[in-house]
Amino acid sequence: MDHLTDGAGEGGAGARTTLAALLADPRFEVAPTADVLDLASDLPAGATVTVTTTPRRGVAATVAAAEALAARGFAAVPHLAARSLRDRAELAEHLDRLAAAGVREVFVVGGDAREAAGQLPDGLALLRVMEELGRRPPRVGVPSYPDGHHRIDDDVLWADLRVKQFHADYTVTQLCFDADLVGRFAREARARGIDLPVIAGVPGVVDAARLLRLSVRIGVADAARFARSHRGTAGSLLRPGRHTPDELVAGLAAGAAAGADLAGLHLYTFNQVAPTVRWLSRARRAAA
Ligand SMILES: NC(=O)C1=CN([C@@H]2O[C@H](COP(=O)(O)OP(=O)(O)OC[C@H]3O[C@@H](n4cnc5c(N)ncnc54)[C@H](O)[C@@H]3O)[C@@H](O)[C@H]2O)C=CC1
Ligand SMILES: Nc1nc(=O)c2c([nH]1)NC[C@@H]1CN(c3ccc(C(=O)N[C@@H](CCC(=O)O)C(=O)O)cc3)CN21
Repeated sequence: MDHLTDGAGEGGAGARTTLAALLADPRFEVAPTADVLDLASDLPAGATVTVTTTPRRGVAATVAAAEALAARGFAAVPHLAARSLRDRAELAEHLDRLAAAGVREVFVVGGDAREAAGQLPDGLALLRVMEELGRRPPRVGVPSYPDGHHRIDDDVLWADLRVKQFHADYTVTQLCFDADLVGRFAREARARGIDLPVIAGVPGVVDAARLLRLSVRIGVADAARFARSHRGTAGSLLRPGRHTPDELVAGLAAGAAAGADLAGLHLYTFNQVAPTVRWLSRARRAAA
């Protein structure tokens, strides 16, 4: 599913068709905590499950979790963080283990480590080395930033994505609470000659206090505060209780029906898997 809008006209009916398509087969992101297999038992059989890398746990924990998820029949997608890897040999080892486990896709990020641990300074370096090693998995994703990045200039982000597109198969947008920004990003990517399918990254059903705390950690706190102050786009965000992505996803569907080229949905579950899966079932019924 590369284009959700095929056959969907503009306006309400198109947005509805697109909403159903968006909700049809989302990816689920989890962190590689000790209970990750228990959490995954709430996911649909065979779902695509992406596994984050944190500087604290390192890439090995992510690879081990991906192996275990693949053994349970999930389409596991480990995040490989360039700055958390020591050298090419360590990368080769991880890629061999993943291939042996039947993992066919990875998501390549620079990583949140302030300094590179070794020879790989950023995502592009990792992409190139995977190819030089002859160990590129069949499918590779990279992140992108509709709301900008708190430490990286927009010009650098766009220039990088332009080059990365020749090494990647799709991009997932960073956590962003404004559907219009995501739609605008998809249009601007096309205008800049970037043809990668754009998968919209949205938060799952997450306790609001937890969502704010994690937004601070990953550098999107300003966006989270902005969302709170603007009812309409993501008005439920950070009010006491739970954030649900209904408004955000409806906004994305409307944008896609009006021409923004979105290829699917990536749910940042922050390990709140069960409530996110329950929300998805409910949202699908409402959109059918
Ligand atoms: N969007 C997402 O889903 C995810 C994003 N991230 C984080 O987003 C950040 C960027 O990752 P990628 O997009 O893979 O970028 P990247 O590592 O490929 O870097 C993109 C460009 O920005 C430069 N750069 C990187 N960090 C910088 C810094 N602190 N200051 C100035 N320039 C810098 C790089 O040299 C490169 O030219 C990282 O912190 C990464 O961990 C991590 C996981 C998931
Ligand atoms: N800069 C950046 N780094 C990331 O790692 C990242 C992004 N952006 N954007 C989107 C997602 C969100 N990410 C996250 C962040 C935290 C948890 C999380 O659940 N953290 C747990 C602890 C996990 C652990 O113990 O390893 C927590 O309670 O903080 C999950 C995914 C990963 N991704």
